[in-house]
Amino acid sequence: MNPTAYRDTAPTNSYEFTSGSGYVLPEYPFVPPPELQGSTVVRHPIVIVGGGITGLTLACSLARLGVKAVLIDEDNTVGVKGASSRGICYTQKSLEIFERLGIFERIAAKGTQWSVGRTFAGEDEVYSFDLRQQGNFHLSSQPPFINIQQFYIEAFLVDRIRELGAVELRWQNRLTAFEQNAECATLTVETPAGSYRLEAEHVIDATGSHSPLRQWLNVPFDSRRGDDRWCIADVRFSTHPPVERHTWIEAPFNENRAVWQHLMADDVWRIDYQMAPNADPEQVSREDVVRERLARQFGPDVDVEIVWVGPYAYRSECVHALRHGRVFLMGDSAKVVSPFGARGGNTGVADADNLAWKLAAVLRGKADAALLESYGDERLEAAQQNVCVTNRTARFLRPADGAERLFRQATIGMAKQYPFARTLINTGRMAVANPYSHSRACTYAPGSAAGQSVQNVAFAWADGSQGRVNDLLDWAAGDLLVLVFGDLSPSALQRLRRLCFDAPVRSVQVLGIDATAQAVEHVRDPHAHLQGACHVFGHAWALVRPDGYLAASGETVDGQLVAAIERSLGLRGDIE
Ligand SMILES: O=C(O)CCc1cccc(O)c1
Repeated sequence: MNPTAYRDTAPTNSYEFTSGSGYVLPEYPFVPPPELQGSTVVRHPIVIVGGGITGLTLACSLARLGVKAVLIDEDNTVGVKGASSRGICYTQKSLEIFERLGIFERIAAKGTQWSVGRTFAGEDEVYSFDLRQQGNFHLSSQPPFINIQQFYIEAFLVDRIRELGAVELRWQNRLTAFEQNAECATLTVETPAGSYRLEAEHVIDATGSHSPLRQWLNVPFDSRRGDDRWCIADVRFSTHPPVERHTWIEAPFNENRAVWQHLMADDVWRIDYQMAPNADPEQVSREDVVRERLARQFGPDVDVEIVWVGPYAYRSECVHALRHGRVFLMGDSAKVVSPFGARGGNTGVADADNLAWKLAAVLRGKADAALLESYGDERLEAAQQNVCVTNRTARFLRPADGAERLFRQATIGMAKQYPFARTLINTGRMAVANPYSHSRACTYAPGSAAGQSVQNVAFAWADGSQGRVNDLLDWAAGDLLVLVFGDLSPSALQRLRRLCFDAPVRSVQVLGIDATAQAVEHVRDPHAHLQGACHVFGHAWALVRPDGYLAASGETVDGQLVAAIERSLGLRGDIE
């Protein structure tokens, strides 16, 4: 163990060193890129830099839409060699995205589903939730959460990209220099077989929290760092704690500091222990110290195998803009958050899903290049929300002396007795699909839920078999989807046909169980789940985007629908 390395990396989310047997990661071969053979510099429509969960999700989304791209990654594996898994909890929205990409079944087979969370202060349970009993979580085909080590998802994405084609994955290709002008971006890349240059129309920075692109481009950002220190123990037990998210604000077995406990794949438990401020990383991660802590928590006879153990610290960061010329920042390149609430990796997945369909539509000539600006409107808002929410949690877990600490003590005291105080207990607000409240690509008419996510709920196809929102998005193949609920007049039907002919739009009539269909393409919504997912009531239309977000909704098939479609394709800049 090297404490200097820790000090260098302490204010990051990185889990930098390890004891225990660690994780075995897949390795991918280095294939000399064609550019090394010839002297001509090839121009690619999209170059993705970074093969973490965000870059690979984007690559897979593009591959699914048949859009050519090159992804370069400096390593020859997924995950981070010698480190723990970073992300561990995947939200329903991320799982819905992974279902569209064709890897959900693999994730579900490997990972662990959970929906119950409990928070303790000392011996008392002071807060709990069951997501299956909350809101509409139970209506999606995907569960509220699956826990799985991040590198498994990354490896499934690599396999899927290889199945789909279109995107070239270049391992051991490290970006060493970058420049851009009005014509294109030029990237210099180092490989074990030498250096080469390639040109790109669009560059995606998915390199993470140490982004070199961000430094070269001098990207302004806000940053906060504290003295809170944690130690991760990824362990395997012979006896099992309950498969629930357990958090302690004050754990008697951890000197009244916080503890986190989650089950992941392979029967491995992630247990995070809050340490004394500025604790010595070497001491807190020593195997005997970790074992002693585990024995205090689970009893002296606990039989555990240590898979990985290491200290970490975190900072929060958020850039001011997601686009810098031809470069789009995604995932941890755009913002860095503490892990509480699982808002890091899940945001990166949503960033990728947001940008993929827009790039595809622009490159296929189906949308105006201005649509790409809406990526910043939407995903910067999401990044800022996530930074704000996680900072609040971080302050609850490590309050400043004075009013903050007093507030926390009062909250804990009251929560033990009074239910109303329990919602003030903040050990992480679990990640959700962030809503977009001021995007130039959404139409915010009164009463419309534009900018909200549409859940992957079930409906019945015309033949009675069951379908899902993701099936409709698949069928739309990257085009916009207009769902029209209820009867259609002959003139409305005519207008819809015309729209589908003239614009990258597919439309479906959605009917109750017995109603007569006017459109050939129709489905049935016997329990009004589809209607609920689109946030509309009665006779209405809903304009759903390829990323499963509602772009607009309205009542009659008229000029407003046409205008909303234009706005969703970047053809109108004004925000309504
Ligand atoms: O349960 C959560 O809040 C997200 C998962 C998490 C939280 C804190 C540390 C960590 O390693 C995972």
